[in-house]
Amino acid sequence: MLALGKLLELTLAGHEPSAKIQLTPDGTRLRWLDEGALEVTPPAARDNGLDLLLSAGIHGNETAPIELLDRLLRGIARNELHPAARILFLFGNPEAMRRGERYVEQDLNRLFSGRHEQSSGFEAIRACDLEHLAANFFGKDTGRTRLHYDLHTAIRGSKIEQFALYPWQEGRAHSRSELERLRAAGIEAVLLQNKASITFSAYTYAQLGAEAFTLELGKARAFGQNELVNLDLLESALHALIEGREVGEDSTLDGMQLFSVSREVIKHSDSFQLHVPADIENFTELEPGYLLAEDIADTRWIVEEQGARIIFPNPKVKNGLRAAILIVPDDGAGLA
Ligand SMILES: O=C(O)CCC(=O)N[C@@H](CCC(=O)O)C(=O)O
Ligand SMILES: [Zn+2]
Repeated sequence: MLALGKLLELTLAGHEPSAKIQLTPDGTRLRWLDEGALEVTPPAARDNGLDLLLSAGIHGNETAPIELLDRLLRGIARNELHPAARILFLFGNPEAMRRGERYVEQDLNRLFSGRHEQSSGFEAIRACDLEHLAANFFGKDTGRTRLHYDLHTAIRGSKIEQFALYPWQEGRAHSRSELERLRAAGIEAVLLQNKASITFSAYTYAQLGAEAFTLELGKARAFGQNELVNLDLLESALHALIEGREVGEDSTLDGMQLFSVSREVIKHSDSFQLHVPADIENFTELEPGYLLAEDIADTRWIVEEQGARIIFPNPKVKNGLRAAILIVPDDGAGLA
C-alpha cells in the first residue's frame, strides 16, 4: 500500500511524510497537505464533479469514524477503491486523538465561522487551519458539487443510534434529496437547525456553500473498541459516493424521523445545574412542566413543548456554551 494511505498512522505518530505526493496504479493522486490532511484527486477522465470533504476526529476520542476514514483511505491507496470524486480527508484534532481526549484546551467544534479569531491556543489555530484547508479544497469553482460529512460519535447512549445535524443558513432550504441519501446510508433521524452555528459543518454549509452535515454514529469509545458501532450502511454509501455510483437513488424518507431545535440550553455560570440523570440517553422525551435546568439570577428552563426530547446534555461545558438541546418533531414541510 502507498505510504500516504497510512495517514492515520502518520498523524498519530506526528510524522510528516517525506514524499508528499503519490500515485495509485489507476492514476489517482494522493497529496499530503498538512498534519491529518490529505487530498485525493481522481484521473481527469473519471472525475464526476463531486468535491467530497470527509472529516473525523474533530473530537479526539470519537474513534469509530476515524477508523472508518482510515479504512476508506487505505482502500484507495491499495487501488481497491477507484475514486470518481475529489476527496479531502481531514483528521480534525490530531493532538486530542493522540491523547484519546475530546479536546486539549477547548472544544474545536465551537471555534469555526471565525470564532477562532476571538480565541487563542492550540484548537483556535487548528480551527483556522481547517477552515483554510476546506476553503482551498472547495476553491472558487462553483460548477462542482460540494458535500461535507463531519463524522462524530456521542458521549452517551442514544434512543436513536445514528442521526445527523443539518446546519442552517438564512434563505436556504434543507434538501430532501440529501436526506434521502442519508437515509440510504443508515441515518435514522435528522435534526434541522434553525440558526447559525460555530461548528465545522455549519462553517462549510454557510460560508462555503457545501451541503454539510454532522453525523452522529453511536457512542464514543477508544480505538479498537468499536464493534458495537455498526457503520456498514454508511461505509457502503461512502464507497458508492467515492466511486461515483448513486446512493439512495430509489430511497425515500420513509422511517426517517425529523426534528427541529426548539431551544438551546446555554450554561451561563458555575451555578448551572442540569436536572437529568447522568446516564440519560439522547432523544429521551421530557414532559411539559419538567424543570430541566437552573442557573444564576434565578434562570430556569422549564419544558413547555409537546413532544420535546433532549440531546447532548452536558453540564460540564464551559460557561457560554450549549449544555443541551431541546428538540421537537418536524413535519418536513420546509424541505426543498
Ligand atoms: O454527545 C455529546 O454531548 C456531543 C456529541 C458531539 O460532539 N456533537 C457535536 C454536534 C455538532 C453539531 O451541532 O453539528 C458537537 O457537540 O460538536
Ligand atoms: Zn463529536
